[in-house]
Amino acid sequence: FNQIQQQCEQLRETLRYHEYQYHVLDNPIIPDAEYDRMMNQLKQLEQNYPQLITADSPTQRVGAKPLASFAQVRHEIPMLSLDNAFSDEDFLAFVKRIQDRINVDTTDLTFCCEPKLDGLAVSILYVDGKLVQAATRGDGTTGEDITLNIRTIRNIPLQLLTEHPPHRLEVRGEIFMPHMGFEQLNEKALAKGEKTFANPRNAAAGSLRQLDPRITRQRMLVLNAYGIGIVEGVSLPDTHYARLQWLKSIGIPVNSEIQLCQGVDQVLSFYRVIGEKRTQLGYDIDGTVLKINDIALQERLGFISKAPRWAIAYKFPAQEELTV
Ligand SMILES: NC(=O)n1nc(-c2ccco2)nc1N
Repeated sequence: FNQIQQQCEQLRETLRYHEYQYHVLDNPIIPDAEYDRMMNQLKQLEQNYPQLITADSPTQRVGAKPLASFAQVRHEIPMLSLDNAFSDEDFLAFVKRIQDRINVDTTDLTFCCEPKLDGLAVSILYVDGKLVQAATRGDGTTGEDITLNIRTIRNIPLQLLTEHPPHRLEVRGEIFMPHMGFEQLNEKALAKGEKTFANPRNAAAGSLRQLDPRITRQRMLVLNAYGIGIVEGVSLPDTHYARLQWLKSIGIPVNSEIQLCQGVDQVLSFYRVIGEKRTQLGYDIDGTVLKINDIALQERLGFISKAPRWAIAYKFPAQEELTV
């Protein structure tokens, strides 16, 4: 019996490794058929010996039945939205505001420059290396618990790829639907006389707000991480770029277009280059996100609460949107 158990564990390790090579490094080292064969072998063993099934086994991606509704999740660290720039002048004004607060020369400022993915912001919590909860951004303070749907997304690891996982790690990122998945979904919807989605962002949102994970599982969704929220039990690198590389090293997918830029001229050239690449990426972006790379500087600059202190929105409960 424990010989079977060892066989299951061995298969799980191997499958996690190949998922990492394929989804995170974009560098599969075995053919898909070989991966599928091992996955089917593990499914067969777990079917014959259900007591051997573990929650983080690579086979455990699909919830059994639909939820009645989504639970609410309160973000311990608020998920704030970004201020916008619409011209070089706006960006330069942003840099000037930074200079006014901390006297530093613009050529000395290092920015981590990222494509702005046009999907849905999510928060994914790993406890002792295991995926335990995922939530939408919602209003920044409270989101919906979409754990079961997030577990169906193939490039999101159910377990971090490290011997010494942090006690708690909250990964923040964007879930988006590549153009290929969007076209495939709308073709199927048309063929079945169902409603089609206007754009990949709506399709991603609709797919994540599905109460039935079996439907979410059929949608081509991708995570790209762009930050960290809660972190306990590990000391992180002191720059944003190095933190993203660390996330990648433990199995979390990070966008391959992200670059470090030194000074405003390099940042503006990144903005133009990504603008030219935009139609070839295979997924929608609606700009770039330009971040001060040094964490100590980020903390000194802090956040501006965009909400006015003199007004409040008293909202009705969210109405369940039509789910596909
Ligand atoms: N949407 C997107 O691609 N984002 N969003 C952020 C972000 C939002 C708040 C802090 O960082 N970063 C990237 N790349």
